[in-house]
Amino acid sequence: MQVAKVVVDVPTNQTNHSFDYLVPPEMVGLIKKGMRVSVPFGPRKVMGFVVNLVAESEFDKLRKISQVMDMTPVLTDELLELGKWLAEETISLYIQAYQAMLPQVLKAKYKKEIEALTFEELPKSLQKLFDGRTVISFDEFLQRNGNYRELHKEMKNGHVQIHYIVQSKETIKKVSFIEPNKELYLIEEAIQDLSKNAQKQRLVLEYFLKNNESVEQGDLLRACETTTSTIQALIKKGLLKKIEKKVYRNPYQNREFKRTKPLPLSDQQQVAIEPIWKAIEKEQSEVFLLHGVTGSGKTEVYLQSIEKVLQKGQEAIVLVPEIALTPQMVQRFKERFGGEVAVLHSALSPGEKFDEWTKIHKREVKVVVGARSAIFAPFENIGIIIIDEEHETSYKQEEQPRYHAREVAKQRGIYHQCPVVLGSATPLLESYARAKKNVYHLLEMPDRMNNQVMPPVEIVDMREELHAGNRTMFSKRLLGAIEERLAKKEQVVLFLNRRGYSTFVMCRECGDVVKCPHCDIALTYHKSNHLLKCHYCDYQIPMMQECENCQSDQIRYFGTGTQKVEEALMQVIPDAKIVRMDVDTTRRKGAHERLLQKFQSKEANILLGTQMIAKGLDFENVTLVGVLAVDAMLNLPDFRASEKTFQLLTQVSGRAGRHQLPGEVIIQTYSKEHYSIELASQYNYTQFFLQEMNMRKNFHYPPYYFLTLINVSHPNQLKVMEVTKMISKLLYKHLTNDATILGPTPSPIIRINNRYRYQCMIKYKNEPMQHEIIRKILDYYYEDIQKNDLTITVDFEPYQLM
Ligand SMILES: Nc1ncnc2c1ncn2[C@@H]1O[C@H](COP(=O)(O)OP(=O)(O)OP(=O)(O)O)[C@@H](O)[C@H]1O
Ligand SMILES: [Zn+2]
Ligand SMILES: [Zn+2]
Repeated sequence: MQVAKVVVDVPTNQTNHSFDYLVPPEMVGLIKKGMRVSVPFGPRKVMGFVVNLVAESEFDKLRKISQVMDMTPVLTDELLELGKWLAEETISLYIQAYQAMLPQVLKAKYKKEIEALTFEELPKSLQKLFDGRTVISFDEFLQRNGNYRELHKEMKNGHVQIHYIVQSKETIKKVSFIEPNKELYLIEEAIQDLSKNAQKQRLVLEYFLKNNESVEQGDLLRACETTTSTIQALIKKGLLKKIEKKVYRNPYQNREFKRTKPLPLSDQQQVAIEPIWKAIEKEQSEVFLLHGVTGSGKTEVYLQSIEKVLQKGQEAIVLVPEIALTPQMVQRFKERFGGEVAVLHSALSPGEKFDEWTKIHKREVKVVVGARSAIFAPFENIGIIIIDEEHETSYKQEEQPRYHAREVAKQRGIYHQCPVVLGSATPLLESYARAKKNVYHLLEMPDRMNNQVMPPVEIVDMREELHAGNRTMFSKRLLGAIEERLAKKEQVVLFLNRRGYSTFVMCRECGDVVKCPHCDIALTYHKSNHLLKCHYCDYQIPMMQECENCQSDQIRYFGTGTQKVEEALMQVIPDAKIVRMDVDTTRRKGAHERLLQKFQSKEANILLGTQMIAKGLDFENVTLVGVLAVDAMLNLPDFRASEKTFQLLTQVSGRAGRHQLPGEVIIQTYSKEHYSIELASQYNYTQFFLQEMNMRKNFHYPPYYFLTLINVSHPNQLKVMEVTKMISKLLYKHLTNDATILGPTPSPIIRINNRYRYQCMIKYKNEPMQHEIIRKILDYYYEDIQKNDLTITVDFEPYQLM
């Protein structure tokens, strides 16, 4: 007897364990651990993952596996274990963890079909629906307004049967190829025999005399300038044949990649890469933090580390933030490693993603470059994992399972005994602190390539502009600088921060922002009751009429969109040829690449955009970078606001003067004195680190303390408040005295989609029982969650505090 332990696609707490199924004799040997199967579950059929195969079961009446859905396992033994770990760490369901590791198309699609077991005895209306067929889909039954009661009755009578079918959504792309069906001399003879009018047929046959191999039908039609009917005629005569071939969708087709060779490393690159090479050779699981300023040549260090790994016959995973996964970035990897590279990012269609994943699964590639989920690439012999821009928050998944790719990378690094390299010009404070404590191996690259200087940064005080009577969003200094560059036929990058919400209130006269005295977080303005609230603790005060600092009445919200900036810019600079990049202009497929191309080819002279343009771009002709409104980010209700501002300013500034032409950066702000702006303008990460660490220590934030954020939402506000209060109480009672529980407090965005949102936050140093306590709390609310539309989300080490 063979028994399969199966985790089923029924995402509930009660089903969050494996179920035993009998492997029918004909499937023994075919079914392997890590494959998807279809199994009966109650009256239905569902998809499931085989997580183990054993010889017997403690249950006696086992149901049989209905179908095998894969030819080879989609999850390796390592990934099965990893999924288990992932689910437990993030308090998610096993099925959620496994599905998060696979491309979307491998999720099951469920179909219901109705089979008629008799015709004669069916009522007329059903007969009409079946219309002579024995099987129709349930969808069709619904669409054509079938009578449900009648169907039910016939089911009971045993006249019809319902089938549940589990399908994969995967699709294989097929393309028609044409090739000769006869020896070439016979084709030659056939040409002689063709009638005079059959010019096109002659052309096609002659094509095969010249190129005796199969050719894609489309290409053939183009080459011979003919239509399918010509080919059909030749196929009919038995001269040609058509075959269907499975092909990969290629999102990068029609692009030739010139191969590049490794560059001779600079001294600082050499020093940085040696320890990584050593860890690769010795197969050591070690975490490196590569701290290198923008333009220091981190990417070349990645490339040459990967090369070492490939020489050993091993594989490499490279994570790049979604936003930086630009054609430019992909190109650098494809140029170096050619066909060995698969690319995984969200702009690909589900089919394209599946094809890229298949190349990895079949070991047709050795390097994957991708966004967060590429960390689960099903390689079995990983030699290095690289996370570029490791401080980026997009590495954290913001839905279940709420994992951080860095933690998954470390886990896989231990399994494969290979180095993990975290790279950044502005490492996350937590990472740098770990490196300082020798938990990570710190590698520093403080200089730009070829000793180019960092572009000088000038800070423009927008309060002074206001005093001087300039009420527009462009300072005189910035406007003058733009005009100057355009006159010299150079290019400008303008950055507008839009990630902020316009919920903080600032005095335009003196730049003062009201903060919570307990949390050092900007207070959030609540329009409905004119209150300013702290969303970490419970502090609140009424909205003031005038600035407490300078008594001015110029106190207002903050926030402008890119489109408004574009319009304003066109008015003041008629010469401007602007490329605007934001979520609106890049939604369409390929838009991203097209817009950048327009800027690259100098068809446009100003690139205006949001976060999207802050990373990874490398344009020779850009000599000026302008930052329009940095304050929105600085005043987010987030304890990382200063850090994020520092990171962003450093990244944006890094876009200027990367090549021959010297660059310059202008930052407009109302908070000139803020340390993160001042230190970013001096490129002083070390000082920023020290100062920010001090703040974190005083206010009990990471890396001195860990955070857990619990979010509750429900359509009824009273209900949300009551539940959140109860959760806080339970936490207070069961956690140690060293833990602090903040809240309950309304979330910064208190209502989304007619659901009220409240939260509480745990600050702690060491709470070994935390997971278990929270699990119990979730169990306690299980009924409410299942039946009463209550949602409770738990986020360990949260990055999104909205
Ligand atoms: N060893 C080298 N010899 C010559 N040129 C190099 C070398 N290493 C890197 N470069 C070039 O220097 C420039 C900056 O390098 P790269 O883009 O790798 O820096 P980076 O640290 O990744 O920058 P960022 O963090 O801004 O993305 C690139 O144009 C790159 O081709
Ligand atoms: Zn003021
Ligand atoms: Zn507070």
